[in-house]
Amino acid sequence: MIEARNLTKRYGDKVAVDDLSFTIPGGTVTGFLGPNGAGKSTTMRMIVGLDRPTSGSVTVNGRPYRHHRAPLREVGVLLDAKAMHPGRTARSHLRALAASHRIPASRVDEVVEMTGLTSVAHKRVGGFSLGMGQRLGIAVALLGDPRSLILDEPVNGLDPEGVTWVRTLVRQLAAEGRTVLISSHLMSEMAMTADHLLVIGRGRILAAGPVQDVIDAATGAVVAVRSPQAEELAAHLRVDGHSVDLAQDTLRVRGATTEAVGELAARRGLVLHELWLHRASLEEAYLNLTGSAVEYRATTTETPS
Ligand SMILES: Nc1ncnc2c1ncn2[C@@H]1O[C@H](COP(=O)(O)OP(=O)(O)OP(=O)(O)O)[C@@H](O)[C@H]1O
Repeated sequence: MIEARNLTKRYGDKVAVDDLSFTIPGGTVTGFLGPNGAGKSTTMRMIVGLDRPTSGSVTVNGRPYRHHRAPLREVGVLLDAKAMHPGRTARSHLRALAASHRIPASRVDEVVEMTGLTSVAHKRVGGFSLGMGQRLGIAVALLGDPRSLILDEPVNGLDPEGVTWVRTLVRQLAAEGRTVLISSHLMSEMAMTADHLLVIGRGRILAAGPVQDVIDAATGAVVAVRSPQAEELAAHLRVDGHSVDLAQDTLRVRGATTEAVGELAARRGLVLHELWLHRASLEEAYLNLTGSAVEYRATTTETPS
């Protein structure tokens, strides 16, 4: 379990992380989302003691990271997959780390196999592709067989097979009762991987909770109806106080249930061809949540003709 209480980090005038309080429970994959510069990496760095909070605190399995006797066994971290000695081979990098943490060499072979690096383990890290580097970073995170894992954009640079592999791996680690905090900008992937979400913007929490709850709260339920009498149905729904958008024969009704819309149509003798609850995607919910918290936004310039 990871617990933050009023966690704050300032760099000069810049408040990178602003009074965050959250609990990341064991046995779940928690997706950590937010626009560029929102404070995700800074939060992760504070969790593992690489940055000191300006105020507030964060604990892993009940203690600050630096108070753990064998931190690698408590928390596995992937923060910057490039931060490795380029002249070393993957295996020697892992062996050196294992030796300095009294982890048996047999564990190196296990994580090499788990991460699909067997055929390149004897190669120099400097020649690794982005994807291989990510796999090695994940191997490092798994080395101590830790109870918690913190993975900053682990699928960055991975091919589709690699992305699926990370998803399966983190789901399995959570099923074993471990705590997994994982950041990504790939919303569709996060929707498939995470149980819970923690969404931040400008260092503050924008939403937290089970994935579907976060989506529903950010977008509101929308009932969609297709009817040859769409205009008439829209008029009745509006009289009942619903907000309705009409496009051709399809209505989108906010804040209603499928039952209420179907029953109203039946009372008025209106024909329905389709009636369904439209569930927004995580991407839609994310854009709604973070719309005003985006720090770095591109301005589209017109191409001169
Ligand atoms: N060492 C530092 N010195 C000064 N400012 C910093 C430092 N590290 C981070 N920041 C600032 O703190 C804010 C949060 O940065 P952080 O890297 O935590 O965001 P992030 O959510 O991880 O972004 P991204 O999605 O781009 O990785 C940014 O505005 C960043 O410029």
